[in-house]
Amino acid sequence: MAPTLADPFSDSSALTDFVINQGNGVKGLSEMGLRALPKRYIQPVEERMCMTNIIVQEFIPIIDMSKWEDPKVAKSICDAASKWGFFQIVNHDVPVEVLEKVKDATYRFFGLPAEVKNKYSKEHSSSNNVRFGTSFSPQAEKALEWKDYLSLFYVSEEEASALWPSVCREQVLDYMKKSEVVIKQLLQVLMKGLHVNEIDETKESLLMGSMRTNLNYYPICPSPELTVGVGRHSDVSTLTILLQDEIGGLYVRGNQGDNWIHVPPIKGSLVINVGDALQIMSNGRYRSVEHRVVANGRKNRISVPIFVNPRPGDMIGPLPELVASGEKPIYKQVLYSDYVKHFFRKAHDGKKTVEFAEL
Ligand SMILES: COc1cc(/C=C/C(=O)SCCNC(=O)CCNC(=O)[C@H](O)C(C)(C)COP(=O)(O)OP(=O)(O)OC[C@H]2O[C@@H](n3cnc4c(N)ncnc43)[C@H](O)[C@@H]2OP(=O)(O)O)ccc1O
Ligand SMILES: O=C(O)CCC(=O)C(=O)O
Ligand SMILES: [Fe+2]
Repeated sequence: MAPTLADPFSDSSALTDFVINQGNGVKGLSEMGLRALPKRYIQPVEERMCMTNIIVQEFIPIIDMSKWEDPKVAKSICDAASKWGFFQIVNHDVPVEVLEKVKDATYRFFGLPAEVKNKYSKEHSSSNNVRFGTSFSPQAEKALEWKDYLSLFYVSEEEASALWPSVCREQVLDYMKKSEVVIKQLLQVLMKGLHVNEIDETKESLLMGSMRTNLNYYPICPSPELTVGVGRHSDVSTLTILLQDEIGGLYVRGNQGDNWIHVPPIKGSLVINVGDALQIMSNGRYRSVEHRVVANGRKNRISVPIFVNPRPGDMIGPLPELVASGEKPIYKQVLYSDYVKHFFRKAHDGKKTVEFAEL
């Protein structure tokens, strides 16, 4: 039963029980119509978004993928990956219907009763590859984040058929499959920019051997200015392909100081960002850049990132082609699953994860 509205979560264990153990998530809190934000979601002042740090006149690049092989387009992709770590693509090969269907599927999953979603929680899921959760790493976080998610690690169609929730399975699989073409185009261009001209099977597996899709749900928040949707972090992927809805709220760190740039929603576009694995493999030429999501007081928001990764058992480090050309490596070789575990076992902490691989 939901706690009463009088002072519902004066006791933090009641909050943990309702949000985490019973699987109500922050969606459940939001739908109770709370007037005040529970204390555990109040972020320290330095982690809240300050409007004066937003640069309104700057934008991350928008790249037309219809001529992706044109040297000028290829250069703009490599430049964006080096300078901003983020860009948006338009006129790519992922059909807009596929994107619309995966957004509908996201709403369908989060619309399920808490007890159904909770079957996929860390405690109840029959596999580590399917996980429904809230915030980022609640055991490690002093202040929680205002977001629920479903995380789906792809192993095979058979496993997805057996384990993924039926309300979103087909749509997520289709989104992943249709995105592969654009992922390969981007990786081909980015490797060429490093003078790595051939992507053989081993290299392809190292760059994109595993994929994880998250469905993110950010419900309406009673005091959005006191909390965050997602705190400052860089992704641990090679590349992330992010579908966002029309609400907005994703900010990327600008090139100077404590400045943040909004990523405006563009219908049919996909946001692309470099993850830590590519920063490490490119020996720092391409940059994984900090980003964060604000909470919203008026509208629910969803996003659907595909994290394109090495395989858990791969060793990652600066690519041999770069080292052979005389470049001094700035990162060591690390086991990718060790890197990812290091990321998941702490709260979001900006760009600190990458220190794990520094020489
Ligand atoms: C959730 O909010 C997020 C997420 C993100 C994500 C950004 C990314 O870039 S995700 C891409 C990560 N790469 C991969 O998943 C590919 C490689 N995969 C692996 O190496 C492994 O599958 C593994 C992720 C390391 C899990 O391996 P396993 O052997 O099952 O290890 P465990 O011991 O079970 O887990 C280790 C540790 O991580 C926590 N965890 C595992 N999966 C998830 C998940 N999907 N979401 C959140 N946390 C996860 C798990 O609880 C363990 O922690 P303990 O404290 O319990 O030990 C960006 C921003 C966000 O806000
Ligand atoms: O929701 C978004 O726009 C971004 C989410 C994000 O950064 C992530 O899931 O890693
Ligand atoms: Fe992210």
